[in-house]
Formats: sequence, C-alpha cells, structure tokens
Amino acid sequence: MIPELSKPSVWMRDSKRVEEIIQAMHRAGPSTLQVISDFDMTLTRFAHNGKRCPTSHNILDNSKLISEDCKNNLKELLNTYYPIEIDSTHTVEEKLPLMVEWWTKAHNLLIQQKIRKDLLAQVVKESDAMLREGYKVFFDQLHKHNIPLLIFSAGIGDVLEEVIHQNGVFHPNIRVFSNYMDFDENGILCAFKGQLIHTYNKREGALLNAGHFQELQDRHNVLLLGDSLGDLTMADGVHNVENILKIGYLNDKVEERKESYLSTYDIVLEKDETMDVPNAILNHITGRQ
Ligand SMILES: Nc1ccn([C@@H]2O[C@H](COP(=O)(O)O)[C@@H](O)[C@H]2O)c(=O)n1
Repeated sequence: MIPELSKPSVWMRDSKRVEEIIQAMHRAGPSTLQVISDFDMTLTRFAHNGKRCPTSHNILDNSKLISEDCKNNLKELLNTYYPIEIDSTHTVEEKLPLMVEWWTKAHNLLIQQKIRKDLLAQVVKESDAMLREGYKVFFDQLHKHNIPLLIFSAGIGDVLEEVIHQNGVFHPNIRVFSNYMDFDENGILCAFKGQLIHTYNKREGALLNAGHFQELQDRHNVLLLGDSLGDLTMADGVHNVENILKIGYLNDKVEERKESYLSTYDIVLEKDETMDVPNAILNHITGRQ
C-alpha cells in the first residue's frame, strides 16, 4: 500500500493491522488527526556521517556558555545515566528515581552557569543539531492540512523551539510541552519552570496536558512518533482515541531492544535518519482520492 513500509529497516509485528489503522485514518480524514511527537532523536537526527548529533540538552552542554569544569560534570552524568535510560534489562520503575536524579543534577549545573537568554539563538546556530531528512515536508504538510503537532519533550523547550525556528518550520499548528527555562530580570537562567519532564514520566505530563490544549481533544486519531519506550504514553491524555498508530525510531542498542520495540510500537524504524515513513503515511492519510 505504501512502498516506504517495505524497506528492510522497517519492522512491523502485524502489518495487516498497520494497514487497517492507516486506512481508517485515511477514511476519517485530516480533520480528525493529531500528531504527537517526541523531539530529541525522533524529530532530530541521532547521527550524521557516523557522528552522534546533540540532544537539546547537549546543545547547551557542549556550548561556549558552559565552563570546562561544568562540561566535564555534565559529560560524567551523561556517561552514568544514559546507559541506564536505554538499558532493556531494568524496569521503568527501577529507572524512574535515577532519571529524576539525572535531570535534577543536570539542571542544577546549568543554573550555576548563569546562562544568558539572549545567547541561546547563537548557541543553537553554532551547534550540530539537525532535524531528520525530510523534516520540511513533514512540518509543512501538517501545517498545510491544519493538523496539530504536539511536541512532547523531556529536553529543553527554549532550545528545541529555537532549533525548529532556525529551520524555518515553527508553524502555528505546533504546541510544545517541555522543560522551559526561567530567567531573572537580567535575562539570566535562574530555574526551570513547572514539573520536571524526563523520559519516563511523560504519561503524567500527558494527563496534565489534556486540560492545556483543549483544541486537540476533538481529534480522535493519533499518529505518535517516539524513540523510547517512555514515549509510548504521550497520547494518554487524549480522550476517546479511535485509532492510534505508534512509530518508534530504534536508534541505539538495536539488537538488545528490538523485541521490546516490536511488541509496543506498530512500526519500528531501525537506524533510519529520515522522516520518509511518517511522511509517506501522512501523504496517504491526507490524500483524498
Ligand atoms: N541532561 C540530559 C538529560 C537528558 N538527555 C537526553 O535528552 C533526551 C530527552 O529528550 P526527548 O525529547 O527525547 O524527550 C533523553 O533521551 C536523554 O537521553 C540529555 O542529553 N542530557
């Protein structure tokens, strides 16, 4: 039905079911659809030319706004906690307190750096952050068809918004739910706002978000894009879901995590740095022929 789904890097535990969901979404049309997506390593690339691309946290961590001493501390945190985040031998319950610990320690280190708000745009410009190949078609297509895009990120909201802006695709159909920085009267980072969002508490955020973005509530078909098992709960705040199609980017530790992704995501994309599959599905759903 959709040639992109036949690529060897595309895995489905039940391709017939996937086809049924896509057909149901096509029949219902774009006015019933919303897209809920993670940001880091889902809308952005995991790697380019064999080199890892930065998350929104890493954009700051690697920047000139951070002292060498602090860079080392942040790197140590990354080396300690990232393997735990993606470890398939531990349960989410075991990981939860450790994720809170990572994010809290990292945010406190960033606050000590007295980061200036007016320098964020420059730091993003100088970074290696890249949206996935085909991103423009993805963002523009959603905008053209008035399909809301809710970005649900455990990254840094101010930084990820800047990445999208600088790529010229921050359209008015986008809503972002993330960790936002709080600046004092001099424009210096002094705290992070609201409840902390990390990889494995997106469900709580999703339930909170149910009241936040009322305009999304009447759209009962959901295309969900994620790269971690924590992203699977991002649509839990949507009432009366009729059809949901979950697409998971499996970027890292492929063999170890293949089974768990295949049993939870409808479509799994192995080391795919493009938006080709979501774009082809959206093209099919929005095509009215
Ligand atoms: N100090 C940190 C904390 C987290 N990360 C990574 O960011 C990702 C979270 O963002 P999503 O948009 O994917 O929700 C997460 O996967 C962590 O690996 C980081 O780089 N530094």
